[in-house]
Amino acid sequence: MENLNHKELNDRKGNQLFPVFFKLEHLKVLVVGGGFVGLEKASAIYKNCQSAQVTLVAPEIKDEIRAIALEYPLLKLEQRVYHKSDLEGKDLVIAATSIRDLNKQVHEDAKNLRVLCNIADTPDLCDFYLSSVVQKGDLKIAVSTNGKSPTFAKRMRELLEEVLPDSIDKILDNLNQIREKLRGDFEYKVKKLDEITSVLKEKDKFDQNK
Ligand SMILES: C[C@@]1(CC(=O)O)c2cc3[nH]c(cc4nc(cc5[nH]c(cc(n2)[C@H]1CCC(=O)O)[C@@](C)(CC(=O)O)[C@@H]5CCC(=O)O)C(CC(=O)O)=C4CCC(=O)O)c(CCC(=O)O)c3CC(=O)O
Ligand SMILES: NC(=O)C1=CN([C@@H]2O[C@H](COP(=O)(O)OP(=O)(O)OC[C@H]3O[C@@H](n4cnc5c(N)ncnc54)[C@H](O)[C@@H]3O)[C@@H](O)[C@H]2O)C=CC1
Repeated sequence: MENLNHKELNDRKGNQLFPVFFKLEHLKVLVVGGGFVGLEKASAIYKNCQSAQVTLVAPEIKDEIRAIALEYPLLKLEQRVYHKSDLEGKDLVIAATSIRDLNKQVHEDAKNLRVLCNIADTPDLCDFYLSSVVQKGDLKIAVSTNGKSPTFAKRMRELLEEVLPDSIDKILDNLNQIREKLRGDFEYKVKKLDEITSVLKEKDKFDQNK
């Protein structure tokens, strides 16, 4: 099989990203860079998971990042330059410095140690992208544009946040209770839950407030 890069793959086969939801409390994350983008990524992490274990390394660290670390002590700040040993024992790394060659170096070090990496200024070097996250109670929807337009992802998040009713979380609670109580084999449970939720196919009835 030919070794295609991500762009060639997308051009030939369409969007090839595989979405997953990480449990960051199980993983160790390194962020390199403490400027605007370091702040954006650290905020995104702590908005989603307050027990994420993150080390952020940078000679200059924005005050807003220090404020997050005060609120979430699992965010460890190291005010100094990056060294490849920072990657030891890490599962994920986000390189968000303003120095392209340094970000590239982080990518190379991460590949050697098999740490999954996000290189903020170079989509081609990313093993994963961050997404725009829509949240309504326990419902989480991650939006990506395949790197084409992060601004579109942000607008889509805002739109979905507005149109999805808050009552969705109640629906999830009710379905969870039913799911816990259902007795029978897997096939029976799938059939029952498909029946109960078939109303969700009619989008007008979706909003209980209507
Ligand atoms: C590939 C990716 C890699 C990654 O970072 O994971 C990436 C890459 C780049 N972003 C750039 C720019 C901007 N990024 C944002 C915002 C967000 N960027 C996010 C994700 C991603 N950005 C991944 C793809 C996601 C997808 O598939 O759609 C979001 C969704 C999630 C998050 O960061 O937490 C978050 C919105 C969160 C929200 O509000 O919901 C804004 C808008 C703003 O800040 O208001 C701008 C300026 C306007 C613009 O360019 O659109 C640049 C150029 C830098 C330069 O020009 O120097 C690159 C590099 C390049 O493209 O070469
Ligand atoms: N993926 C995304 O969502 C976006 C990516 N970008 C890209 O991200 C990059 C960073 O942008 P900003 O955060 O605005 O820059 P910035 O100038 O605000 O911050 C740069 C940070 O890198 C740190 N740094 C410098 N040398 C370092 C070293 N040796 N070790 C560790 N840290 C070091 C600095 O101390 C500072 O904290 C830019 O190259 C830009 O192209 C920009 C916008 C969005």
